[in-house]
Amino acid sequence: MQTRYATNPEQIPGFDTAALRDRYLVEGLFVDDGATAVYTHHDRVVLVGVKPVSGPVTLPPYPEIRSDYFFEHREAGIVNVGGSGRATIDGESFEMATGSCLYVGMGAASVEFESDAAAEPARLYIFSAPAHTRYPTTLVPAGGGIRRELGDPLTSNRRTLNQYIHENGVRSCQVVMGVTELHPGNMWNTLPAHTHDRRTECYLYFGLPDEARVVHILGEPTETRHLVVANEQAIIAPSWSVHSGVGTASYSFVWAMAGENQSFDDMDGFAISDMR
Ligand SMILES: O=C(O)C(=O)C[C@H](O)C(=O)CO
Ligand SMILES: [Zn+2]
Repeated sequence: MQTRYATNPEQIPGFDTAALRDRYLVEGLFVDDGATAVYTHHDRVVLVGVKPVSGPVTLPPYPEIRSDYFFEHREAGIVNVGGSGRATIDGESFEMATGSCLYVGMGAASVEFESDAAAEPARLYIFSAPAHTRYPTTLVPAGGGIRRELGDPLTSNRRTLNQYIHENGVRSCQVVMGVTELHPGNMWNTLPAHTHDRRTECYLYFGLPDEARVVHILGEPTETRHLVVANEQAIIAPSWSVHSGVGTASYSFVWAMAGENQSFDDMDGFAISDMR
């Protein structure tokens, strides 16, 4: 597991492109038959990418979280951005079709993932945060949560936002998770851009053609920087950072948050004309 310590907005002007990428961009999450993990000290979120190809992959008890098993004092939301597969949690099997979201509650001792077909492997994106109690492990089919239609094709940001794990749906201690799909020909996500000083948020971009990129905006609204992001790479947005972007093709992204509260609409928006 890679560890990344928390950063401060005052550091941003001193970071060059490589330093920004080292701190906020997560690359190489999906390795054949691997479980690749990054621990950020921002709200103690752990991101894991699992790609079972030749057989099942078990989620290991990483030493950095000092527990006998991964979910001893954690919970997670998991979205499958690859081919169909399944998660087996303490012997119970959950079929994970492409785009489905599984909430795994604290206490799950044995967690294993498998693909239906090696030729089209599942790619399980896991967003985990510390938990204080156990909520039931629950599967949500793709498109099965609350749907919000946002944006306008005239401003190239028409998108469908699906809320899967949230305070009025599948319950959790901290994790709030969903998937936003840009409609064909729409390139901008999350306008107006916002911060939520009470939560860290991570985006995993997916469904982006190999040769396309998302230019992702981060930093305080009046001191922004950008990162050029490829398919199936993730961004860590600390509580003080905006998170918005424009693609050279349309795409989807898994968004997930943890921190002080779970109120989706607790966000401070910024008009693009006020951003720098
Ligand atoms: O399309 C959007 O707008 C989003 O997906 C916004 C994210 O859900 C988000 O940043 C929530 O805080
Ligand atoms: Zn946000």
